Formats: sequence, C-alpha cells, structure tokens
Amino acid sequence: MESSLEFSSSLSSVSSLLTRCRTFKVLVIGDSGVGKTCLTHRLCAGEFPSRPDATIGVDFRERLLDVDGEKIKLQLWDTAGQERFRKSMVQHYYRNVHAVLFIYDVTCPASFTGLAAWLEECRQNSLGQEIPRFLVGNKSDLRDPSRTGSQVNQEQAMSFAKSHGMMFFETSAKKPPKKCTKGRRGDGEALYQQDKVEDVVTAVAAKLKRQKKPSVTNTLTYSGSFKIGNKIKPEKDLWNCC
Ligand SMILES: Nc1nc2c(ncn2[C@@H]2O[C@H](COP(=O)(O)OP(=O)(O)OP(=O)(O)O)[C@@H](O)[C@H]2O)c(=O)[nH]1
Repeated sequence: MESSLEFSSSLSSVSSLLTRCRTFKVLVIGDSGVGKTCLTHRLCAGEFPSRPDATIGVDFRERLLDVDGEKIKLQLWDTAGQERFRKSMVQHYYRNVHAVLFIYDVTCPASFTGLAAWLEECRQNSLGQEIPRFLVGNKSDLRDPSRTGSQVNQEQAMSFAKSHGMMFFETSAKKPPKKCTKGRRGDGEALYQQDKVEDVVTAVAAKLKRQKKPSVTNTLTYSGSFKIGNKIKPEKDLWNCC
C-alpha cells in the first residue's frame, strides 16, 4: 500500500515536472549595436549584461510566462546584426518563426532607416503577414531633449509601426522606464510598478497565446548558441522534451 502511494506521488511529481506548455520561436533582428543581446538578456534574466559581446550566429534565451493560467514559453533567437556573422544561417533563423521583434536604437537614426533592409530580409525569407511583428526602440535612457534632430522621434516610429502592422514600444534594456500597472499580485488586485521591457514580453506572449497552431513542448528551459560553422540541428530535436 505504502509503495503504491509512493509510486503515485512520484508519478505526479514527474508529471508536474513535465507540465506541458506552448512554445513559440521569436526572432530578434536589427542592426548591430542596437541592443538585441542586452534586451533579450533583460527580458529573460531580468538584468542588463555588463559586457555583451557582438553576437556571432545566434544566441538562444527563453522566458516562461503565465498568461491567464496558460504556460507560454518564448524562445528568443538573438541574431547577429553584423552581416559577416549571419551569412549562411539566415534561412535557419526564419524557419518556423512565430513572431519577430524589430529593434532599433532611438539615438541612432541610421538603425531606424535600416529597418527597411530587415523587412526586406523577412520578405526574401517568405515571412507571412500573419506572423506578428513588434517594433522596439531601445536605449531610451540615452534620449537627450536638446538633441531631438539626431534622434528617432516617437511619432515617426509609431507611424512606421502602424504602416507595417506592428505593435510599437520604446524602452531601455539598461534602465527600463517604469509605469504603474494594475494586476493580480499575491492574494488579489494590486497596483505595482512594471517596467516597459516587461510590457514587450507580456504583449508578445498575449498575442501568441491567441495563435492557432503553436508547437508544444514541456517546460524544461534551454539556452545556448550556434556560431558560424556549426551545423544547426533540426528544431524538432532542439526544442522537444528529452
Ligand atoms: N545606454 C544603453 N546602452 C545600451 C542599451 N542596450 C544596449 N546598450 C549598449 O549597446 C551596446 C550594444 O549592445 P548589444 O546588446 O551587444 O547589441 P546587439 O544589437 O546585440 O549587437 P550585435 O550582437 O552586434 O548584433 C553595448 O555596449 C550595450 O551595453 C540601453 O538600453 N541603454
């Protein structure tokens, strides 16, 4: 009797360990230096990395969220901004993508005009219009009110986002602006401070939760990277549970 109880309790702990959740691949693209690595790090680890290296190939980071009682796992593909570090890997980036984050630096207008090239890359890799797209202006902590001419203005970015069917955010991976939010905390509804980087993942997860055909895996997390020269494993092997 005792052993059957033990057996059923260990079965239930195994099953809770393997709680299934829906997993989505989110591609992060934008010019080199706009802060893709720092942003994905902030989104997944909740902190700003002290000395990020230029990404070579792609780095993977994951974030597990609870959206209205459902577990949603975002697999963020932090891709290299430099052409020489992307090369032959580009087609792998776009395979089975569920959402794309376009990042630019608000203090670097060239990174904003450069978005046209990233849109073109999406087109060349047959990214469908049904794939949700998000525009994120990063490094808002460096905005200088006396230098408006040499920065990307928010109205301009908003109108770009609108014309391309994107949801728009401006934030900072280094010092995310805070805003007061109402939501469930502990026993009930409460007001709390949520930073605007958190808004990005929340919006992506909420949008993807409504998607019809996502992949399903367990909640084990994975992170790692592929450099040029590595063979990319089929995603089936990468993401399914072991
Ligand atoms: N002040 C400030 N600096 C930032 C912010 N985000 C990133 N940086 C800095 O910008 C530089 C580039 O950041 P990365 O995250 O490596 O940029 P990336 O887009 O991943 O660059 P690639 O890997 O070359 O594509 C680093 O020196 C960061 O410290 C931010 O929000 N504010």
